[in-house]
Amino acid sequence: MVERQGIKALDGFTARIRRGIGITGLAGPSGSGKSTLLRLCNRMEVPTTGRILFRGDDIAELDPLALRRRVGMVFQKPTPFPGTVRDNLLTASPAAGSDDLHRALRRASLEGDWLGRDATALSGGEAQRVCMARTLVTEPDVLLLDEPTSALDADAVEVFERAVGDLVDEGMEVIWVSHDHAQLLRVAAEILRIDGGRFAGTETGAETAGTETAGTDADSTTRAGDERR
Ligand SMILES: Nc1ncnc2c1ncn2[C@@H]1O[C@H](COP(=O)(O)OP(=O)(O)OP(=O)(O)O)[C@@H](O)[C@H]1O
Repeated sequence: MVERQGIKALDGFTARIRRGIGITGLAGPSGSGKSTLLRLCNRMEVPTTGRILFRGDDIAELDPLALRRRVGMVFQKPTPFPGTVRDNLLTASPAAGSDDLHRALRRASLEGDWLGRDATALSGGEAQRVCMARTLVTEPDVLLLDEPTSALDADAVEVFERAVGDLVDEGMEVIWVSHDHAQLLRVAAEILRIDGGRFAGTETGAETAGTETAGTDADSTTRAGDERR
């Protein structure tokens, strides 16, 4: 459970994010707790009661900074830091070498010559991919996407979805919050629904997503549990 100022944002929510299926969508009405759930997954927020398990470990016992390198997040509003794209990536991973920087850019569908660009003078779609590269440079195993394309035009959405699809092909696990149900049906192998802070069911998403590895649900990637004493 997550309770803020007496209001329960999540209550009695238990769900398993299946490992190996690629993209798990998270859907629900505004205020239902989707962002709260994502923030719990990389310990930007801690549950009032209950536990989040990441590959069997209670994340409350993991070092938050180390966890956030393994579980990266991209937000709705891209927030590049002042400076160049290189500066942005090095802020996330100061020890990154040239190969690491270029790999992060490539995985975010950006060219290597972007490193010298002013990160504050970009279109929304470009800024979002720079933020994605900044997250990817820490080489996370899991990506949390909180409505990353809601402010982008159709072309930029397509580029972003394709980039995430390529990451999934490389083995990335993704939890993707979106208000656009058609998008979730397009990209996600499975969609978890949340309503009023409670788990409200599972829906099958894209038929082709994750078919190679679907069924390996013995591995719980993340479990948002409410274990009241
Ligand atoms: N910082 C905060 N302090 C107090 N209450 C908050 C805070 N952030 C969110 N809430 C409340 O927690 C509940 C869940 O919010 P959350 O942002 O997780 O929902 P959401 O499903 O992501 O909504 P949206 O789709 O509108 O982004 C809501 O009732 C919201 O008003």
